[in-house]
Amino acid sequence: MTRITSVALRRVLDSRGNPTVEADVLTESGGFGRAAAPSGASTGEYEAIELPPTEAIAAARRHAVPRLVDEVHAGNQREVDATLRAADGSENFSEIGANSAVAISMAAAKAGADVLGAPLYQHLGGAFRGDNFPTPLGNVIGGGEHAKEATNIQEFLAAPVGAPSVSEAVFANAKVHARASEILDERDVPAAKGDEGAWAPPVSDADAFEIMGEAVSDVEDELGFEIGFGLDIAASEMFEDGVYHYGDETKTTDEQIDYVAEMVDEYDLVYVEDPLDENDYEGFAELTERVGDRTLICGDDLFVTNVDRLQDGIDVGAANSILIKPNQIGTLTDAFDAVELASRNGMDAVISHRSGETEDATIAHLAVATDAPFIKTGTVQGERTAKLNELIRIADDAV
Ligand SMILES: O=C(O)[C@@H](CO)OP(=O)(O)O
Ligand SMILES: [Mg+2]
Repeated sequence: MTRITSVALRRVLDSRGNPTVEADVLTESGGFGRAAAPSGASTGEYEAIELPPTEAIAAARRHAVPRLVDEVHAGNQREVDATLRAADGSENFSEIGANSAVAISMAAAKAGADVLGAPLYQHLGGAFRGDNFPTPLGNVIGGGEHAKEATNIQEFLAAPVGAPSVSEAVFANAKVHARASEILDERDVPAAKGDEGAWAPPVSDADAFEIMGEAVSDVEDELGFEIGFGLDIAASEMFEDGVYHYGDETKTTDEQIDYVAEMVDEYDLVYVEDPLDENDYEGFAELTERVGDRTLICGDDLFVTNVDRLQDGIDVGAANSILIKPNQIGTLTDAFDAVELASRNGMDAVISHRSGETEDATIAHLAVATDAPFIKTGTVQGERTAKLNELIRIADDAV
């Protein structure tokens, strides 16, 4: 029933206006799935390879499509993804591109769900999923690689940990985003938006901490449930010549660890992603040892959704949380395996968007399917709200 009868690939626009790969998968009984690859700006050194879309599409048509059509069942996700890996033949999808691979992997999953008449999260996660929802981490203020002339820290993220429902959590983050804009106005700070729709004001990181703290506590008072905040420091982007660069100032690794630990306590941070360079397992372990009992230390560029790198991290206690980005590794199977290895080891998975996105909402289903405690997918802006609104629909049994 779910035998694949065609795979079509095309270039479409992403939210930065760059081309990306979209895949359509059809099955013999008429099942249909469509998905598009996202794209990062602050990419990790160990991510699977994103090829220029035209090349990725040509290579996937030559190597992967003939092995999938008439041969593989869209309902069997492991078989689809193993076929993509075999067709590629490299460790990191450098032949067909992780962008072609992830688009086909996600489109096949949707086609499989379509044939079964089940929501995607249920096809991927099983009958007992759909009652738990992730807390959305919403990017409110940011800079780094996502906006020029703004904060050094890439993302200041609202975290409505006390929200009674996913819908209330989503609206809380939008309120924090709006409140941050008012506070910037009161301070006469003009603010454009960065790639993910966060405010990108020309303020210091210290000011951004203050503004975030105020915005979050105002909205917390208004709504009556706990809202914290967290960071994606994206520290690999700051690390050069053995030190972390904050504009004209630098911090050694020890100073960086002290600084992050101080911020965790001063602002009760609930989440800190990539506080140190992507090669510094030891620094991650030291910080996790110091503050891991009261906050999440999350590896994004550190782990790149890769089970081998995650296992290395588990062996040394490098983090207590992992960011999951399907395009960082190339298939849904790999992403699932990373979530499972993490949760077997008591780590929290955070399913994540990329800074370059499309309307594709697969990650909302992935978060529910894997029972992930968090999802990071922006606060406002169409390509972000596509995922947030899908979460609301899943909770409302409307998918
Ligand atoms: O660093 C990150 O976590 C992401 C998403 O917020 O950014 P990018 O997609 O640019 O890697
Ligand atoms: Mg990150």
